[in-house]
Amino acid sequence: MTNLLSVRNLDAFYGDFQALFGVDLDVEAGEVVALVGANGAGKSTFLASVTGLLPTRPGSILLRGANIAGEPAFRIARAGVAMSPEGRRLFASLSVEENLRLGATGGRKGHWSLEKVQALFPILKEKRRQGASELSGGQQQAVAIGRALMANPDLLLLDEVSLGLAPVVVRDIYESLPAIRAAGTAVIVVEQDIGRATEISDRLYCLQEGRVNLTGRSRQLTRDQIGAAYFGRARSAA
Ligand SMILES: Nc1ncnc2c1ncn2[C@@H]1O[C@H](COP(=O)(O)OP(=O)(O)OP(=O)(O)O)[C@@H](O)[C@H]1O
Repeated sequence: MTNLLSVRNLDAFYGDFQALFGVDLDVEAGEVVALVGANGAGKSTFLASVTGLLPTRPGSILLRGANIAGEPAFRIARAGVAMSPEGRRLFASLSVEENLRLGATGGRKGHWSLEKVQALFPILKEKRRQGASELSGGQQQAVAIGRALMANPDLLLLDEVSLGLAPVVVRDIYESLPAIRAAGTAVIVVEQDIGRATEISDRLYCLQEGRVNLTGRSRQLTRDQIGAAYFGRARSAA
């Protein structure tokens, strides 16, 4: 079976500086994959490569077997990849509902509609007419995820959902994941919190200085294994 996403031997550069070295990563349809690693390990660079914000070598990123590496970001979005970016990046002067509707401008058909997103995060219906900037951090995060879902992606990328949020709020946000994957949307979650990352994901990849140094089924990896990989004392996983 063809994977939804196959990343093969991905290198990424900022000018002369190489940030990713030969990264291999797979995501199957409906799967939740966690990407962890210390600050500067290359997680955001990986997401920028997949979404087309950073140029990459053709053939290094395949979506349903078709090359998307080197394609412009809007084409990759139309092919079915959407991101909830670090820092949420909402349109502060627009209402919650307007922010959500903007996510649907690519015109992809699928499970997600305004009603379905509001059912997933009921607060977004309650606050639909409020300005996005008036919402709490957790509510803004829900808008950012909802906006990405409105694009009806096959693959949703979540960058640092927990940034600046209380643990209980983060838990509420991640409680949406089973419904998202049940709708057939696969998710890559970039997460600093190792415990949470293993709890919410099927499989996990750890990056260190631009290289994958640990991968495996989340439930089979021990905290020690992940901790060692995270801090650069990698041991091989089963
Ligand atoms: N625009 C840029 N120009 C030059 N170097 C960059 C740029 N963005 C990131 N880097 C470098 O690339 C490497 C990977 O950074 P990246 O932001 O992908 O890491 P990260 O794992 O997402 O870290 P964080 O958790 O801090 O967001 C780092 O060494 C970083 O300094």
